Amino acid sequence: MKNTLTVAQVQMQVVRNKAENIASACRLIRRAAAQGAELVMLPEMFCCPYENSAFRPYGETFGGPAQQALSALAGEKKIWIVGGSVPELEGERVYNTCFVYNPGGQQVARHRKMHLFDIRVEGGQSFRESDTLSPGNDITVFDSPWGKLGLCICFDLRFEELARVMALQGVRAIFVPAAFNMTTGPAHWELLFRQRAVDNQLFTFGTSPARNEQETYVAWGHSIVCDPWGTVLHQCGAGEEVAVTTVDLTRVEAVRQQLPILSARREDVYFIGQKGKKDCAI
Ligand SMILES: NC(=O)CC(=O)C(=O)O
Repeated sequence: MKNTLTVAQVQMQVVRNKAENIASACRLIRRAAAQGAELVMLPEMFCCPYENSAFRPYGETFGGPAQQALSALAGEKKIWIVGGSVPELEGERVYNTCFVYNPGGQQVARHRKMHLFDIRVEGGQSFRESDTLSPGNDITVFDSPWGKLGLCICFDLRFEELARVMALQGVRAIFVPAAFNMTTGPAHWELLFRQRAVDNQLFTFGTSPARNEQETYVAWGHSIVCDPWGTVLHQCGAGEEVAVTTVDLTRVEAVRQQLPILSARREDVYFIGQKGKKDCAI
């Protein structure tokens, strides 16, 4: 198993033209590959404005143009691509979906956002993904030369159970294409990436679109990498950037050994209901 991983996070500017977004993503992925990235990661909704009215018209069925472009580029550059997310059309439904490609250009994972982003913060951000999107129902963990890796999308990161299940399945890093906003970004973005990293003693990678003040939904930016100790190894600003970070994955096993919280959990007492009569495991 490989222990050193160089990741490039493409914090790209998303515009209103889908083909232009795909072209920008490909240009920036090429730049990342030239800088030595072994795995390149795109943001949530990298080829579509983050807007309910846009999800269906910008959507694509399985094997659509955004997916074809990423698969071809992964094969050409012999890199892994965590393809941000696209609106995926299936029948009447639209999903917020991340596809992962290996250096052979094969799709090796697909995560459909499980927790839809429905919030209404007084004096701040409101959004209702459930007006147009359907939730996925699967936890996504995939094999790689660096061991098992986990995948979730933006709002999914707020659900600690999901990250914990992935950690218990053996993942060493969780990749999160995301687009926090000007209300929740300053309050929770760094906190959540550090928190999930510390709780589960693994690496977290969050990749956002660049901020565009002209859009209806303004992304926070600040793409981030945290290590299993909760240290922020890199955090971008708000503008367009390709951030390349090399991580030592043996930190996962080292931190778990030195501060053994995962193995010290008391599963015998963590449940709701009467002792000895489990109604609901947590
Ligand atoms: N956009 C999201 O899915 C989540 C988000 O912005 C937040 O949790 O805050």
